[in-house]
Amino acid sequence: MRNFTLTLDCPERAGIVHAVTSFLVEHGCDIAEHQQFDDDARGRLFLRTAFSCASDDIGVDDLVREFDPVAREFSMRYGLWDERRTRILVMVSKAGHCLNDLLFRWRAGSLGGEIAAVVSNHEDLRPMAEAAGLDFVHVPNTADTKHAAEQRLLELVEEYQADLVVLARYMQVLSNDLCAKLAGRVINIHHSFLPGFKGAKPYHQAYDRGVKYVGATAHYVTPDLDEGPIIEQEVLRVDHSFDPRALTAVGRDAEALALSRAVRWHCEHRVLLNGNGTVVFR
Ligand SMILES: Nc1nc2c(c(=O)[nH]1)N[C@@H](CN(C=O)c1ccc(C(=O)N[C@@H](CCC(=O)O)C(=O)O)cc1)CN2
Repeated sequence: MRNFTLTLDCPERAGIVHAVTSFLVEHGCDIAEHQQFDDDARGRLFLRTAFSCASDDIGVDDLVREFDPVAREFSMRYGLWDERRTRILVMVSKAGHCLNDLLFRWRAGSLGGEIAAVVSNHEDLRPMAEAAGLDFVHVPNTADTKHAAEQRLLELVEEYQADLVVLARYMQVLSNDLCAKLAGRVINIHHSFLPGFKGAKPYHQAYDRGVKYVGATAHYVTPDLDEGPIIEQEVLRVDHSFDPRALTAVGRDAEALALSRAVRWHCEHRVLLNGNGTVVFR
């Protein structure tokens, strides 16, 4: 028996779910989990189905070949995955709290994917990565070396066969070209509750504004800084007694939680793009 996941979105019309479930029955498959969302405002249906096939001989390529005619008939965008776990390249700078949380969940088997290596523009987090038995690759990234650094990153994505790049407080802005080459495959944790307080120092902005909650936002990376489709957000209560240092300390918890959830949901194929937003079948 093999396990697969199908996600799709298409223009709303009658017969979509019937077509999908009939296809699965005809191929000896059994549905384990099914979720769908009708976005009436945009006239699109979003669907995720996890299913098993009794036969070990059926693979993703076979299912794609067989499902393509159905997808064309309904103008579907779809994805099909087998049990192979998503391979992750984690990028960091100096702050280690998000990496630490990802490493713990990976070792505990609750991250939903495999961390393949850690890449950084600083040496600070090499001990944490190597203590977890992972390769640590130092790629300096300054204004003069940005292009070379990004070329090296693309090589590392190939070298480690990474499906996903996670910016776990990686403090360099990715170029438009790199964002295009890795579109939909880069998740960033922004250390504020977007759309508030963009940029590199949101906690000082939060302090100056006198907020009562601080938060974090995990989103797909696009060329527009901090504007990508949001996957998950977390907020925590604060008050007037929290200075920027204290706000930063509380924020670390929100960042680690929001990022780890977003990474797990992406790895479990629970996140579908919907315009500049997402549908998340948690
Ligand atoms: N194309 C994108 N790249 C990145 C994004 C993004 O949304 N789109 N998010 C950032 C992370 N980030 C906020 O979440 C962020 C990181 C860095 C900066 C910034 O201004 N960096 C300065 C250098 C700062 C330093 O060296 O410490 C810069 O790049 O000139 C703003 C926001 C990750 N990349």
